[in-house]
Amino acid sequence: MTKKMAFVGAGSMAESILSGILDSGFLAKEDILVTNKSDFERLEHLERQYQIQYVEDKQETVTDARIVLLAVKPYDMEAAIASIRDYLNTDQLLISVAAGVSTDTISEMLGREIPVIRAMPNTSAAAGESATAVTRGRLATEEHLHTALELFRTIGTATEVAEEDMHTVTAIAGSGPAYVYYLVEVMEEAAVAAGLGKQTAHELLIQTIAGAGEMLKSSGLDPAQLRKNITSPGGTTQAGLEALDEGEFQKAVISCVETARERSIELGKK
Ligand SMILES: NC(=O)C1=CN([C@@H]2O[C@H](COP(=O)(O)OP(=O)(O)OC[C@H]3O[C@@H](n4cnc5c(N)ncnc54)[C@H](O)[C@@H]3O)[C@@H](O)[C@H]2O)C=CC1
Ligand SMILES: O=C(O)[C@@H]1CCC=N1
Repeated sequence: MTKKMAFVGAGSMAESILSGILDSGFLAKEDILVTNKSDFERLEHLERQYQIQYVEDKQETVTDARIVLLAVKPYDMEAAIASIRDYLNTDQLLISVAAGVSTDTISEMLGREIPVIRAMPNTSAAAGESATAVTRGRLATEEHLHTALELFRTIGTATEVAEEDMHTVTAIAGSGPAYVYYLVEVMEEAAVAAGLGKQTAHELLIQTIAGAGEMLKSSGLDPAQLRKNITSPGGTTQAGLEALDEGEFQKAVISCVETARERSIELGKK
């Protein structure tokens, strides 16, 4: 069977996934086709950057693909599906990365018996470091699940979750990198305000985040223990953490996750 993969939607998520897939060698550039609604500059950019093929014609894009990956905004899903529906066949696997939109809704939009997998990657896919969760629609078999896991494992980790958990996954892992970047932005601003050079602050923070991530991955210790190991009684970390508590850090983060989760639910209803 063909190895080809078609991307419908050529925005930042499609680019992160396809650049990760190409870096990993999972697919050759000749096996990747990309299409978009109307922003042909994006397609030209992807062609220049990754030497993949772009095709304006939807039929040509999806007909020969083994996997069709929908990477359009939730509110564009209906139109995007309508534009490819007639050219799909039941041997293909449709993967959606749209936030909020359930596999049942996608199947309804399709109105055809095509297997569907819903996935939630994040933009760290571009660096081969996405944390992706996938869930199966009612027509997707173990083999389809295996294919999706294999695909997303080329761009990081991939785990199966129950569909009802996808909203929470979206809140912590899909959106998650943005919260980490925001933290870095704010810490950098505070360091610069205290007189440290911007570049020095930037480099120290990148390594601090990467190092903390590596410790979470490899030390075998839970985050609370790792935090305690840094916090000398009466020291700087304790003082900093107390200031975070005074600023209701926990409340803000819990509200962040809950609000993002609720938004995912809302996006699925529209
Ligand atoms: N950006 C992120 O970090 C993540 C995004 N997602 C999901 O990925 C999806 C895409 O998000 P982004 O790439 O950030 O958005 P984006 O706005 O960068 O890209 C969406 C692309 O879809 C195209 N498009 C719109 N309607 C279309 C149609 N009818 N047919 C073909 N193409 C069409 C647009 O021209 C655009 O290039 C969203 O559903 C989002 O929920 C999921 C995980 C992470
Ligand atoms: O903000 C969004 O809606 C998308 C889904 C997860 C990350 N970005």
